[in-house]
Amino acid sequence: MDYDRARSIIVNFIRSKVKEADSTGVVIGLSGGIDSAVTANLAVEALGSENVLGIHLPEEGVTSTKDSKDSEIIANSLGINFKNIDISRILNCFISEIPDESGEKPPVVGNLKSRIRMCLLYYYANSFYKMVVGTGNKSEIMLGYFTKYGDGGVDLEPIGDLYKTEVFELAKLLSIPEHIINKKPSAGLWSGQTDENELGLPYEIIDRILNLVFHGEKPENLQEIFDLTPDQIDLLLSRMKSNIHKRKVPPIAIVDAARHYME
Ligand SMILES: Nc1ncnc2c1ncn2[C@@H]1O[C@H](COP(=O)(O)OP(=O)(O)OC[C@H]2O[C@@H]([n+]3cccc(C(=O)O)c3)[C@H](O)[C@@H]2O)[C@@H](O)[C@H]1O
Ligand SMILES: Nc1ncnc2c1ncn2[C@@H]1O[C@H](COP(=O)(O)OP(=O)(O)OP(=O)(O)O)[C@@H](O)[C@H]1O
Ligand SMILES: [Mg+2]
Repeated sequence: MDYDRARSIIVNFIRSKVKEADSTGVVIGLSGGIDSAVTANLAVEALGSENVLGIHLPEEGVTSTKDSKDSEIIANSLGINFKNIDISRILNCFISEIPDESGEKPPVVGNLKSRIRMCLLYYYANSFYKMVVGTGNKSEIMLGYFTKYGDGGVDLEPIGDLYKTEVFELAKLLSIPEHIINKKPSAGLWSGQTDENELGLPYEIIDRILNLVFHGEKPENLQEIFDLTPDQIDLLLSRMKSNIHKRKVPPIAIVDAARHYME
C-alpha cells in the first residue's frame, strides 16, 4: 500500500463529496479511538478545521475517562469545534420506557447506544448543513462488524477501503499520538468489550484472511494456510455472509416495471 497515495485519494474524496452535496462540512463522532482520529485528521486536511465538528458521546460507567480525554486531545490538536454530550440519560430514558426484551444479550442495548449516537450526529448535521462522516474500515465493513443504522448510518466512508492494519499504518503517517495507535480497538458498547475478543482473532490474521477472500481464495483452503481451527474460520466467514445485507440499500418490492429507471 502506498500510504501517501491513499491519503491523497481519501482527502480528495471527502472534499468532492462535501462539494457535490453543497454541504458546509462534516460532523464526526470522536470516540478516542484510532478510526475516528484518522478520519477526523483527513477531514481537516480536506476541508479545513473550521468545517469539521467533532462530537464525543460518552456513556457514564462505560466510556473510560482515557477515551474522553483522547477525543479532546484529537479535537484540540486539529483545532476543530468540539462538543461533549453524555448519552446516559437519553439511553436510560429509552430503557425505562420499554420492557426489557433483550434477553440480556449485550449487543441489543449496545446497538441502541450506537443508534443514539447516530441520531445525535444527524441532529447536528441537519442543524449546520453538514454531512455525517463515517469511520468504518474495510475489515469492519467486510465482516459487517458495525451496527446497521448505528455507526453504519453515515453519509460517506472515507477509510472504508483500508483494512484495520492499514489504518494503523496511515495513523503513523498522520502523526496520531502513539498511545491512541496502541489502544486495543473497542466498540466501547459495554465494559471490557474488544474487537479482537468478539471476532475471535487478532486483526493481523483477520486482515490476511479477508484479503485472501477479497482476492478469491477458496474458504476451504484458509484453515490450512493459517493453521486455525474450523470454528475460528467459520466465525469470520459466517459474519461475512450473514451481514451482506448491511452493505445494501433495503430491497424494494418492484410493482411498477418502469421503476428501474429510478435506479
Ligand atoms: N438477511 C437480512 N436482510 C436484511 N436485514 C437483516 C438480515 N439479517 C438481519 N437483518 C437485520 O439486521 C439486524 C442485525 O444487525 P445489527 O442491528 O447491526 O446487529 P448485529 O450485527 O447483531 O450486531 C452488531 C455487531 O457489531 C458490533 N459493533 C457495533 C458497533 C460498533 C462496532 C465497532 O467496531 O465500533 C462494532 C457489535 O459489537 C455487534 O457484534 C437484525 O436485527 C435485522 O433487523
Ligand atoms: N463514545 C463515542 N463518542 C463519539 N463517537 C463514538 C463513540 N463511540 C463510538 N463512536 C463512533 O463510532 C465509530 C465506530 O467505533 P469504532 O470503535 O469502530 O472506531 P474507533 O473507536 O474510532 O476506533 P477503534 O475501533 O480502534 O476503537 C467511532 O469511530 C465513532 O465515530
Ligand atoms: Mg472504538
